[in-house]
Amino acid sequence: MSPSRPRLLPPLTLRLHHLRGGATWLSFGALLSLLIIISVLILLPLRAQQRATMADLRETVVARATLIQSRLNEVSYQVQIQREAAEALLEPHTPLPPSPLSAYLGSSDGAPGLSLALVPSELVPARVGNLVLNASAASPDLQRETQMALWLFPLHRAALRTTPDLAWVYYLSAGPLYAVSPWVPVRELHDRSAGGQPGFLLRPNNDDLLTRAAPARNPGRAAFWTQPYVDPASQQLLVSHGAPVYEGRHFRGMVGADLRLGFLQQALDTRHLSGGRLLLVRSPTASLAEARLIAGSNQRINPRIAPTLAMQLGLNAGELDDKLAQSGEFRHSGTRELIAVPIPDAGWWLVYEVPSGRIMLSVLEQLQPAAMVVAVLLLLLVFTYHRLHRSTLALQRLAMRDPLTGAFNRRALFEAMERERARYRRGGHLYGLIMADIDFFKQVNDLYGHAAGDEVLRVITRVLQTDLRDTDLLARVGGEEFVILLPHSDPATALATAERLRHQVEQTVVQSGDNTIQVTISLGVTVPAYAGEEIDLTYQRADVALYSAKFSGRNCSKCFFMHE
Ligand SMILES: Nc1nc2c(ncn2[C@@H]2O[C@H](COP(=O)(O)OP(=O)(O)OP(=O)(O)O)[C@@H](O)[C@H]2O)c(=O)[nH]1
Repeated sequence: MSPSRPRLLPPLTLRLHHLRGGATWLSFGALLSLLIIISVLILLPLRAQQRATMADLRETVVARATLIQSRLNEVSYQVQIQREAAEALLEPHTPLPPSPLSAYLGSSDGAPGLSLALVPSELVPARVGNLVLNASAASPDLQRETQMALWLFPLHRAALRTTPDLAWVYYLSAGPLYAVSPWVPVRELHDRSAGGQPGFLLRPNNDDLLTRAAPARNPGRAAFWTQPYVDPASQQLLVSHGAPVYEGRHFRGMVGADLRLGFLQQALDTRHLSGGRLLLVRSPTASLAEARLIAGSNQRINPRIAPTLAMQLGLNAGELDDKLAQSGEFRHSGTRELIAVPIPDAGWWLVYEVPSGRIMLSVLEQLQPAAMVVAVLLLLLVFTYHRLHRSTLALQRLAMRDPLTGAFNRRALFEAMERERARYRRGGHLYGLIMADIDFFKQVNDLYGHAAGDEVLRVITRVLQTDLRDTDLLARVGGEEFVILLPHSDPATALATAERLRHQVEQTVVQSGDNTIQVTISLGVTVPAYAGEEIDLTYQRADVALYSAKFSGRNCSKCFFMHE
């Protein structure tokens, strides 16, 4: 530096620090883009697969409901045949030939009334059903009805053979007549606890069946399903399907069939159901809120105390009803999924319940191969990002350093000065600034060559750096010019530091090839005049102080303090 050449800082250079953090923003942007790409890569297939899984499950539930419905249809069909046959046999004004079985009607073995218990044993195969007539003397009407019932037995046999899971097929008269297949000893048809008295047939819901069939309750003569009940003879769960029988306009009774609900096990099997469970419910009003449990996967239900669906699921009845009945699907706070499929004939619903987490698990299982690809991609992206980040940091570091000496450069100095200035303005501490310039450096170059000059620059940098605190910042701002930023320093400390540095350099001997070189430095010292002073002004004051040191003969430190 020449003393006759006072300098002003190029303002553009000073503003370089505004570029600070550009690389960081770039990395952040890259990371954000990666996250968005990854989210899209993961979330889109996940959502699509989740929807597909739910659609598959719904199809499975519908298939199970159809299976149940088809078994119910078989029973309806059989009952319909019975009813048509009964009404054809009872066609008014049509004579009814006596059944061959009528020859064996008589008092049964100790039980009251008439029955078929007297059929000889060699004819037992023909004795497909039992007929209980709780009257010793029959009116012509009752005799006609009895003949009709006897003629129904072959149809009973056909129904029992073709429709598995039928427990009973019967004609239940509004009068004192009951014809039921298959044949059992007549005693078993009576309620022993009631002393085998007439009218106390074992089946508990006969009265209810007749009430449902009778015109008062069923003017449309519709076939109907009852609620499930436990058969006292077999202790199995049965459900009855009945249809009224009329002779012309005169209500006679009903035909019916009882279906064992054991067949539901197959329909309620939880395989291929993603760990969910199936509940079969019956609703008297088509409202799911009132629906009661008939059967459930892995669950034995006592129909006498069957809980409501809402209770079983621990849900609010109204909420359950509205959402599930309308859409057939229900998502409860994202914790579980419900699918309900109606089985309209019997007033049943097949309800599937599964925790949402299980669906997600099976979705992940299905997406496993794709997930592996995404995971590999993810790893690659993370790896690439890591490399990019490291390169960016390395570039950032390089961009802050002077390549020859490794000291910070002008840009790094200005950023640090801005930080110190802001800190001082916020109530922090004063900072000091020292500008140092090697004296007569041109002569070093001229005498020993440029390479030796470079070596001198490197050694002096090392010497200065060694003598500074970790928090101080040494920057090379020109050919042989250095600036030292001293955070948390008052004027006296700054001046003392400058003198110490000057002394260290003075003591230093630089060996370059065969040459032994010694240099001195001149230093200008300053501190900000006030908190918030622009760094350009502080810098310029240090420059003026340095100029003064040069002017004073070099190898000395000069201060320019305007500190309040
Ligand atoms: N070897 C070497 N020389 C440099 C480098 N940068 C600048 N110089 C030289 O440093 C010298 C600076 O000379 P001047 O500005 O006249 O200052 P001076 O000779 O040190 O004199 P005063 O500062 O007035 O004591 C010039 O000869 C530049 O060529 C560098 O990176 N390496």
